[in-house]
Amino acid sequence: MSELGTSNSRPLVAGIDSSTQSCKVLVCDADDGTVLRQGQAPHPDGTSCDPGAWWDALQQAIDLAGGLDDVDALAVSGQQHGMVCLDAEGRVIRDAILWNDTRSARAARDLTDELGAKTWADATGSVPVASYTVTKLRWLADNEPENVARIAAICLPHDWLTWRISGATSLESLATDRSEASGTGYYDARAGEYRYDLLAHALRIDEEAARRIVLPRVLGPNESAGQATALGLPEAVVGPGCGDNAGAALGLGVGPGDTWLSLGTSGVVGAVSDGSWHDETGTVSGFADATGRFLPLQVTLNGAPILDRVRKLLGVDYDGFDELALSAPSGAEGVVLLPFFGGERTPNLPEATASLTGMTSANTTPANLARAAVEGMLCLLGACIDRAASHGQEIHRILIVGGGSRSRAVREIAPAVLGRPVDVPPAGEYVALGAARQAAWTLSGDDVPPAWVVGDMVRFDAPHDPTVMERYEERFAAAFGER
Ligand SMILES: Nc1ncnc2c1ncn2[C@@H]1O[C@H](COP(=O)(O)OP(=O)(O)O)[C@@H](O)[C@H]1O
Ligand SMILES: O=C(CO)[C@@H](O)[C@H](O)COP(=O)(O)O
Repeated sequence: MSELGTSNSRPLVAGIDSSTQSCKVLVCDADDGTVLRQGQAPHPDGTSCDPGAWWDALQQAIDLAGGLDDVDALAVSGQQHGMVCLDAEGRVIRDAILWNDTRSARAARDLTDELGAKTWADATGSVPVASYTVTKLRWLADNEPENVARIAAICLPHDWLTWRISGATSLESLATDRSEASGTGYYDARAGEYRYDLLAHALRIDEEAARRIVLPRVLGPNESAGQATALGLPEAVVGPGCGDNAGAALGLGVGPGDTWLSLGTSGVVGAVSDGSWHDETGTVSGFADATGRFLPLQVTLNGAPILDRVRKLLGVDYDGFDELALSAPSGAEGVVLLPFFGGERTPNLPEATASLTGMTSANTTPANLARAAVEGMLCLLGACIDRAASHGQEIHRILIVGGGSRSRAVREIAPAVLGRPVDVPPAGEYVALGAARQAAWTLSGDDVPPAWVVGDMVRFDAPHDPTVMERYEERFAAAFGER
């Protein structure tokens, strides 16, 4: 991928990443993925949100990207799992409850206890955790039954945005793709069908009533979801869209043996696989990807915001934070951050809180606190990488993407903590790029996505310091027990 300031006469496509913290829009050359223009606008903070805010941020991001009048196709990639419930007129019933909202932790436990972890893993690829839509629906049934009675359709953030963009009004026009459906907790990606029995169980209604609820039609990887009529682009084709992690995989063009680490609001350790995953321990989410394959993921509730929290406490900017972290010795002289500021999903500790441990009057310095934040975030993800390897996932190389990968300290410290080199692709918005690549694929109608090439990776390597992970695990076990 390269970036140019000029346009050309070749077809153009747009990729939209409607993610947790912001909406990003890229306009790209459909043939080779060259990024021509881009824009970004913030989303409101918090773990629930009026979907109208995503629409407003999309308009701002499109304006900042210089408009989309010249694009031939577009697609939306979005934060996964958020529960958007619509009434019979297509109105949003209540604020969407997002993936990072843990109010449904109890519902997740109940659903797992009621049917058993194996049943869920076999049926949907994953065992319920508070992030998944199915648990938010159970929470709704238990806390707002009056809203359950009003539900005519259930969709996810990207499905809703795609629907709005198309200008369609009938609920039957709602569309999604396998990657998103696989994160609901009521879709069997192996069979390619919704599990209305599980939806009914979560909502405490009978299966016949569940079948009357409209769920988005699951489109093929390059099947059109309509035209971008509501953006004033009645000729522009809209791709099916996908979940943000499937978007990142498509944007990066990852293949067998590649593991990628995404440091966004969430932390993600992901890979693509030809076969479906059904981990009944609940650690690996057995999602689908955006190309017809599968996407085993481990996702943490805590990602780059770990660094933000400590950086703001120290009163420094990104560069100042990196300098502090890199000036401290490996292991931060014994200071260890257990970074569960927002509870945690992997490991499944929704009620956990963060703690700084091992502080003495000698080692409590800004440099050690910054280093402990970087190391704590990397240890959380390093444990996921170790688990992926122990589940038999081949790891030939590790790529790092997402906002947190812009940190020099993260790039330089990662190999020491993880014990493996890490490859950093050119700075870019890979989720939005994946959506753009999908749009180009939809436009072409070809059997395979266009062969866009990601630019040269920069490899970071450093001597492994296993004591960092060992000490983190010791402190973790002391706080939460062995896992
Ligand atoms: N140079 C940097 N150093 C550390 N963190 C950064 C840097 N630049 C951005 N971030 C962090 O990256 C996060 C946003 O990443 P992004 O991948 O856009 O998230 P999301 O897709 O979840 O909205 C924010 O928490 C932001 O503070
Ligand atoms: O819950 C998941 C995936 O299971 C998250 O990955 C969300 O999809 C949001 O991710 P970011 O905003 O951090 O990219």
